[in-house]
Amino acid sequence: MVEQKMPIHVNSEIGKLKTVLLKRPGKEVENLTPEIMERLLFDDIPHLSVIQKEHDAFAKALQDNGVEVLYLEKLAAEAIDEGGIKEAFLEKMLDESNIESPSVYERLKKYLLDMDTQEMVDTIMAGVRKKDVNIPKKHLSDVAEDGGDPAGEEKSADAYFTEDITEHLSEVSNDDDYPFYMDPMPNLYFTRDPAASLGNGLTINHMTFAARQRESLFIEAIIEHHPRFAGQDVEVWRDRNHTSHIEGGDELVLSKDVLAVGISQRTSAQAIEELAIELFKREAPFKKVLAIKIPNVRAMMHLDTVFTMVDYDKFTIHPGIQSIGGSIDVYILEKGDQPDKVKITHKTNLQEVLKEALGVEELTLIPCGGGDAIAAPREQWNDGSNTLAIAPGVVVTYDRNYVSNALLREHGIKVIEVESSELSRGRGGPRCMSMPLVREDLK
Ligand SMILES: NC(=O)NCCC[C@H](N)C(=O)O
Repeated sequence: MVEQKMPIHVNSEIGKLKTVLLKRPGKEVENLTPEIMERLLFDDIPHLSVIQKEHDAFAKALQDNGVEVLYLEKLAAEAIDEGGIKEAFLEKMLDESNIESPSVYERLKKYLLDMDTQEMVDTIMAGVRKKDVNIPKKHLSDVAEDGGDPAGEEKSADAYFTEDITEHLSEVSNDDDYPFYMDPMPNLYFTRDPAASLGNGLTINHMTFAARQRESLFIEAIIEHHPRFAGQDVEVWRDRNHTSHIEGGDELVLSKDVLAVGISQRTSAQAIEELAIELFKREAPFKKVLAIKIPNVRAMMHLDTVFTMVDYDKFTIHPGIQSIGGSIDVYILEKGDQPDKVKITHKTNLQEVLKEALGVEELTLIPCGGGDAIAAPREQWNDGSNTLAIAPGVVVTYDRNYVSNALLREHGIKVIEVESSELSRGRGGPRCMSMPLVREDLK
């Protein structure tokens, strides 16, 4: 088989993993408070030094198995420097950071531009605290963005444009004011979601919640400006300038011909149809897209939280996605007879659809937590179904999901466990924490 030189080359979920993109959790996961963590899609606040230790061990487990590990934060800074786009990138980031006041915008821009590029990237990721930037109050929106008039007295707009306004605010300011000009991005270590490698290209995703939408700006900059990717014929199948939502946790490359995409809390049926039309129109190698409908709930936000491929003919599955009779709605999308149309076939037997799509006689669905009434939902909550295959029949999983891990081993899968006390608090597992860039083709 000819060795692939493409910077992105992913024709399966299980081919030997050669290169992967990670993000080491940084200050952003500590910039969470109980008030904001739910909006920022966390269920608890990780202990920074421990989550970093766990993440480093995850990276090492991959390296020990021959995987080249790249870091998003490093590639982003390199891309910004190589492309000479520091100011343009920052403006895009600020434009999407919900900053209403022109003076806050300008001061933030100066504050961040004065940093060297890596520090700027790390600071944007971590979030910018109001206390770290000195911004004189000139506009009504400056006042409003600092929490309005905390004294609660009604004043005309003119009253704010006085010279002693800063002094007045500092007199009445209190610790309840919203602490950030730019929100932290604690979900960045889930590199799987803002983009997804499909074949020799990728989708750069418009994500569902505001908490994550800026994340794909980093990957966009990398693809456009990092010498490893720019000018290397990387296909952008879908960019981030769409209104419909799609996230990488829903995008699975079952084979060089077949994709599976979850219709989920994060990925809409419309986005999947748009992607399928684009792939077929551009003669991408994929012939079929299986749209698999999963429940619209937080615990199962993406298809890969309930369903991952572990071998040629084996998948993990969370029994909670099947109806009582075991059925699941699957829609098979194929090229239609007009360029803007797809042919859609509805099926309900996932196992049969997968057998046909993969051309295998037998197919095993390994239930998370063994399907037990307690172990299954508990281990699914901590990503027991979210395995990262690094070769056919070899997966990385969280150590805490011992019931699922034992069952995988019983099915002949080699399981490499990583510690997960803090990593799991963000509600994602090894697949969520990794964006494969290159996998060997399957024989
Ligand atoms: N593919 C995945 O399931 N990623 C996990 C994302 C967890 C993150 N806290 C989120 O809610 O988006």
